Amino acid sequence: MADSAQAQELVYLVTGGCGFLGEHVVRMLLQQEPRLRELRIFDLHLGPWLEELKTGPVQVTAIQGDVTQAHEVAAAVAGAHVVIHTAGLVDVFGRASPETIHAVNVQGTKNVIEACVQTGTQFLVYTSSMEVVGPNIKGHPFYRGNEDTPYEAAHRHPYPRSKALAEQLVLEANGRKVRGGQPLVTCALRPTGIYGEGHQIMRDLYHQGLRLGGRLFRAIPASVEHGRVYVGNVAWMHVLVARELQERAALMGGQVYFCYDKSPYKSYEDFNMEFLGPCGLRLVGTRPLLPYWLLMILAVLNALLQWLLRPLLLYAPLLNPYTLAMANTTFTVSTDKAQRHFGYEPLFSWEESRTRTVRWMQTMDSSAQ
Ligand SMILES: NC(=O)C1=CN([C@@H]2O[C@H](COP(=O)(O)OP(=O)(O)OC[C@H]3O[C@@H](n4cnc5c(N)ncnc54)[C@H](O)[C@@H]3O)[C@@H](O)[C@H]2O)C=CC1
Ligand SMILES: C[C@H](CCCC(C)(C)O)[C@H]1CC[C@H]2[C@@H]3[C@H](O)CC4=CC(=O)CC[C@]4(C)[C@H]3CC[C@]12C
Repeated sequence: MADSAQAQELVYLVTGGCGFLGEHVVRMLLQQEPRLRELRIFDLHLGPWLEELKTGPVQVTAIQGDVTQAHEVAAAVAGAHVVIHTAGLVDVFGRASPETIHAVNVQGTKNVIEACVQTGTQFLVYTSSMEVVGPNIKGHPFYRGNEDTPYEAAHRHPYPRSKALAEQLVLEANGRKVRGGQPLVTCALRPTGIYGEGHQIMRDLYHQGLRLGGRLFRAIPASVEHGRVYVGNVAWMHVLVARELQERAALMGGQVYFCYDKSPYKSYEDFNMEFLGPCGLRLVGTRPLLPYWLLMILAVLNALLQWLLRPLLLYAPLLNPYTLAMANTTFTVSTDKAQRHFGYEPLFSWEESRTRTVRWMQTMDSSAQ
């Protein structure tokens, strides 16, 4: 909890503070930001766990609201020193319409920027995504790339398109004068695929494995590498950026940083097995059981079924042409930009990140029985 020796003067707002990443950011701020006076948590859906935070030394204010509603955002932002904007619609499965994804991710971000300008909030940290860069649907590998690596980013899918547009808005807003005359200082963080306690896809894969008799079947070649990042380290980087942005505005303002740590590069499926394995699941096959062309046909069939069934029900399986292309394309990041600019080092080692994630999965396992 906050160190009472330092003056508690700052007001932070975390949008999407009840999501997978948002909850970790909120808890990390309470542990690592001794200057916090008030922490505002803004989300469409507030979690019951917020109640336990309200008894600590920092004032925790839960605000149920919608980022697409400019007046709700402005009311939440007014008086905040720093905004960490993690709220977003993460959907690569066709659950939401492209219009809704755009409204939440792009218009929502516009509303956050305008609220900062109108109310005089000077520091804005935006949770972007690696998807702003790639993988692209042509399957070009991004191998150990950094923030300056050239890559053909062609966004056809609504989610990466919306994240790219929103990131651009945030970066362009750097330097705008906010109420009172100070310049707005903005920065965007691009996590790769996040894992850790609360990860919904990991939960779904675990249940899928249980239904299949403790097995999952390899679909993607083990040679296709993904860089993943532990949620605690992503949260830590947000907290550090928010703090250092206030000290190093000239260097960090308008910059993007990949969110990285020392998690090993592995295929999507092999990486997941680091957690699913200790929970008793097995990945069958050293090579994909089905050829890629057959998987693509199944993915296209899923997309067709989704479209046909839409008037009746929501059919949104993990496999569709876009997720198959993602899973089947190497995307690994290797950079030290955050280390150079603001001294970032992962707070959790790979071993600790794995242990924490496995422990969370095992708790879920015993509570399901
Ligand atoms: N999960 C991942 O692997 C990655 C996520 N990201 C980004 O990180 C951010 C957080 O993602 P997750 O925690 O994974 O997603 P999540 O879905 O768990 O959290 C998003 C939160 O935003 C809230 N939200 C959604 N629409 C809203 C609205 N209209 N108004 C207010 N709140 C709203 C949701 O209720 C939820 O609590 C997103 O911006 C996402 O694009 C970036 C890279 C990887
Ligand atoms: C669900 C995909 C794996 C499907 C395996 C298959 C085809 C055998 O069924 C996931 C593969 C890659 C994931 C994405 C990636 O980690 C990057 C992301 C960044 C974000 O900003 C949001 C999440 C995601 C799009 C992530 C989503 C799941 C995958 C597509």
